[in-house]
Amino acid sequence: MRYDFNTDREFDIIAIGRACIDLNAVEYNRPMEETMTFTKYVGGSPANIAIGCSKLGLKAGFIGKISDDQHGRFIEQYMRNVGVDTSHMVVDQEGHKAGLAFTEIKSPEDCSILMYRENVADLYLKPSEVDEEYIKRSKILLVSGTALSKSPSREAVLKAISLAKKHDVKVIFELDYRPYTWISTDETSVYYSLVAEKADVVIGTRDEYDIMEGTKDGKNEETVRYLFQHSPDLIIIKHGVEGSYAYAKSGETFQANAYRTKVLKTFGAGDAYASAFLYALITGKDIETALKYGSASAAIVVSRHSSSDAMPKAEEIEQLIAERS
Ligand SMILES: Nc1ncnc2c1ncn2[C@@H]1O[C@H](COP(=O)(O)OP(=O)(O)O)[C@@H](O)[C@H]1O
Ligand SMILES: O=C(O)C[C@@H](O)[C@H](O)C(=O)COP(=O)(O)O
Repeated sequence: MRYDFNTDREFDIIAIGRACIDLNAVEYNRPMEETMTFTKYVGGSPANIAIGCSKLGLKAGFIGKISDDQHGRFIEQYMRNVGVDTSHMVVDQEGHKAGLAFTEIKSPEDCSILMYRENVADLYLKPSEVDEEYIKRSKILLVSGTALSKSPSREAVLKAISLAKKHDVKVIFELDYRPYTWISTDETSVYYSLVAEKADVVIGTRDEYDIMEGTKDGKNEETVRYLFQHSPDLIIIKHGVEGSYAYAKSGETFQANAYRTKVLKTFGAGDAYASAFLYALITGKDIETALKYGSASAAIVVSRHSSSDAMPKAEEIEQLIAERS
């Protein structure tokens, strides 16, 4: 089964949300207290997804606010150099800073992220900085859940979603739950439900759907039953190394296993998965194949040091799928 997009659009995907900095431990397999050096990469889930899509050959754009300093300029230049259209990245004029994510790699199974996200520029994106003419040029608007965590970014994203729906741009909602940006899980649940009900495709981990539904140990069947009463017609539920499922409103269900690999760190999997899954859908592959693309891309990225720079080319994904089939 294939998923249809508007074919007459210049952009394949425009992502909205944060573009930040990742500082990944160079000396890994130890606690951060003992880590003295870090490598700088562009980070932030929607930026990673835009970068991943661009490296796969899609035409990607980005809407977001970056700091007016060295970090903001690094982010814009890196994204532009990998082919992402940065013409709608707004430079903050109010002294807000780039978000920083220090990653701790204690072992391949035990990774965590220490985030510095006080007054970060990305959450100050205003509705007036979201351009209708830009959004209507895309097949997809990719929305990151974290961008809903505070005003005015929340309203900017809600405006972008309304514009996307007005112009038949598919809204893909990546739940991207980061607890520290929210006041409470009740607040998250309200905004996640609101946006998931309006989206065309929802992508998240089982745990993230549980936050949305205000439940624990939720069942995929119940999530799907709830969301199919609303706008979504495709729902992706990821279960980490246990693999992932796609549920289509037509009633079909698809499943993919994770690809075993030599894991360096666990983060980056979700963003790699989303970019390759969307790449496959946009290039006309069926949903089952798209799940394999997502899983293969994730396996490649967890074996590498970064989440953005590590995003693979299509040939690398195809080679891994071919080797394992
Ligand atoms: N350790 C791993 N080895 C190989 N693939 C993995 C690993 N962890 C996750 N993946 C792949 O990445 C996908 C997304 O991972 P998941 O952990 O669910 O997302 P997130 O990074 O958003 O929390 C999984 O469905 C799986 O295919
Ligand atoms: O999303 C962030 O702000 C941090 C990311 O850049 C970081 O690399 C990461 O956590 C990605 O992990 P994922 O959500 O598992 O793909």
